[in-house]
Amino acid sequence: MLEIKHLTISKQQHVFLSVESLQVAGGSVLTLMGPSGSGKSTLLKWLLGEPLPDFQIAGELWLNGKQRDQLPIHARKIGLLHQQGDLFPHLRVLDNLLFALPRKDPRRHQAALEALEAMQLSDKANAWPHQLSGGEQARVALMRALLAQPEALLLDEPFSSLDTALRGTVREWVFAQLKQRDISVMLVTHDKEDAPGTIISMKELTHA
Ligand SMILES: Nc1ncnc2c1ncn2[C@@H]1O[C@H](COP(=O)(O)OP(=O)(O)OP(=O)(O)O)[C@@H](O)[C@H]1O
Repeated sequence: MLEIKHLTISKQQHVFLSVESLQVAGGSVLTLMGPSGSGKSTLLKWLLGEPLPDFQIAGELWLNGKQRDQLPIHARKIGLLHQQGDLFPHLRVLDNLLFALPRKDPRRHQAALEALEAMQLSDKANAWPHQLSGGEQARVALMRALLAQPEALLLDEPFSSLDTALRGTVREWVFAQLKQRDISVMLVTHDKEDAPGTIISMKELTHA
């Protein structure tokens, strides 16, 4: 369960975004929708733990019973997935996956190969990202995010670069993977069709 409590984000002493209480259960998806500039990225950055020096922030972030808002980015166990451009272009597919796994883990190579097998992409281990189709890139990017074993995942327009035919298939696959692992998901999208569960309009949270 991901929980935001008593969050206010202010800009120049003016409250810009506030969330009294918001919960996302493990395995479910909460979708944020709103126009450009309504604060979606700002909220995702705060959840991730990225610095927001131009804002004043108060509030708590809890994940699976532990408070995380004071933890540094790498200790929060929150992953981010955006458009397919996510993969490192200068690393082959297998190396992209290895990047998510701790160097000390003696099973990391095996784990990356198993992930490729689960995605039916074993034959692409040595391919460069640009040699994959959009759907294949999206699957590798998700798998890389999952190998880092996040407890929550933020999806920022993750399907927007896929064509309509592929989009539905990849979307179903992604949400099934996340549900299976009990991960709390926050999704930002401009397309209602992408949203599998509850939708929150940024209008309810912002006071611009
Ligand atoms: N570093 C910053 N310093 C000051 N203001 C900022 C900063 N970053 C964003 N803002 C402002 O905060 C508001 C929210 O921006 P944000 O990027 O969160 O919107 P968004 O909903 O993600 O928009 P988009 O859909 O275009 O990505 C905007 O008014 C923006 O101009």
